[in-house]
Amino acid sequence: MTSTSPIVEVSNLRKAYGVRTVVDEVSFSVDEGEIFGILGPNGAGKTTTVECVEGLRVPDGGRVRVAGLDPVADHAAVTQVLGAQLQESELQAKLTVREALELYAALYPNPADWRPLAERLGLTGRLNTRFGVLSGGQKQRLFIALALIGNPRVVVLDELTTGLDPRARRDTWEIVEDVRDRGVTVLLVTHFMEEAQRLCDRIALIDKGRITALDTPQGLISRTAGSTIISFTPSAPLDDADVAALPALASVENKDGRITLGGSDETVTALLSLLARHRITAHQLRVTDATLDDAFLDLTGATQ
Ligand SMILES: Nc1ncnc2c1ncn2[C@@H]1O[C@H](COP(=O)(O)OP(=O)(O)OP(=O)(O)O)[C@@H](O)[C@H]1O
Repeated sequence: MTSTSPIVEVSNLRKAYGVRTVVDEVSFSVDEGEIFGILGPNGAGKTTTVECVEGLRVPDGGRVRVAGLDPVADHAAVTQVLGAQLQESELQAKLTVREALELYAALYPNPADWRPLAERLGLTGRLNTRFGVLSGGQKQRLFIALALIGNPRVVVLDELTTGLDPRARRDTWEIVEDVRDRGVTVLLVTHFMEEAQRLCDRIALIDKGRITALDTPQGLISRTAGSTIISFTPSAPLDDADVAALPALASVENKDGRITLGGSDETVTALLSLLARHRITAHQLRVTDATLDDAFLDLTGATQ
């Protein structure tokens, strides 16, 4: 994060399709320079929310501001400060990478020079390649380039890495971090926990149109009961009552003699002394932090 002034402000946003409210009193603000994640299960209202921020949908209630501008009333001005990732269907298969970059640069009064942008995104060797034959990862790089070509202060990336292989996904993450390091604020819609945990400074968890939690990834994880996971195979059976009495214990699982406990640092310390007292060795002892995945399931009760 490079500063703390909000560049995107959403308060009590409401949007319905027909009689169905799909975004319900959503409020959050995004500081300039941060990567802000919107995370939630399918159909939670993530895309609708960011489309209201982009001015592509008219809210039924509430207030949205981007750099102080109303995305609907001041739409032309908002497009100068906000860059949005295109959907695949919006580019013609026959267009080359160079043509797409030139075409989109022509839409802005002060576009970025597309050549260094293409270089940074690893597209220089693909300038004469037609969009239709680019790989998924190359397409995503082009979409990021097109979203950045107007020199925006905020960029909205919606499910950027869906369909990419793990290598291409990681490359894309590095590009997003590079974009942020250059001072561009990123609003990232995703349902990949690992992506949100790695990239986002803060995350709004949306479920059924409502924000259920808003915190840093670590903050969300530490709200989870059992934010420390301890697993081990004891050299001799442990007394169930001794295990149940461990402090801050949130869960116990015994699978074929391998025990997994959800707890806290306190649980680990108490377990180690319990084992020492009974001269039991913990084979293959692993202590790990819970992941955002665990927090997500705990905080939304969602099934992915
Ligand atoms: N144009 C529309 N008309 C009617 N219903 C819509 C429209 N667009 C979205 N919806 C519905 O609104 C709800 C929220 O959709 P939205 O695309 O915002 O969710 P999402 O969280 O982005 O989901 P996903 O992760 O599946 O992309 C869904 O139930 C969806 O079917």
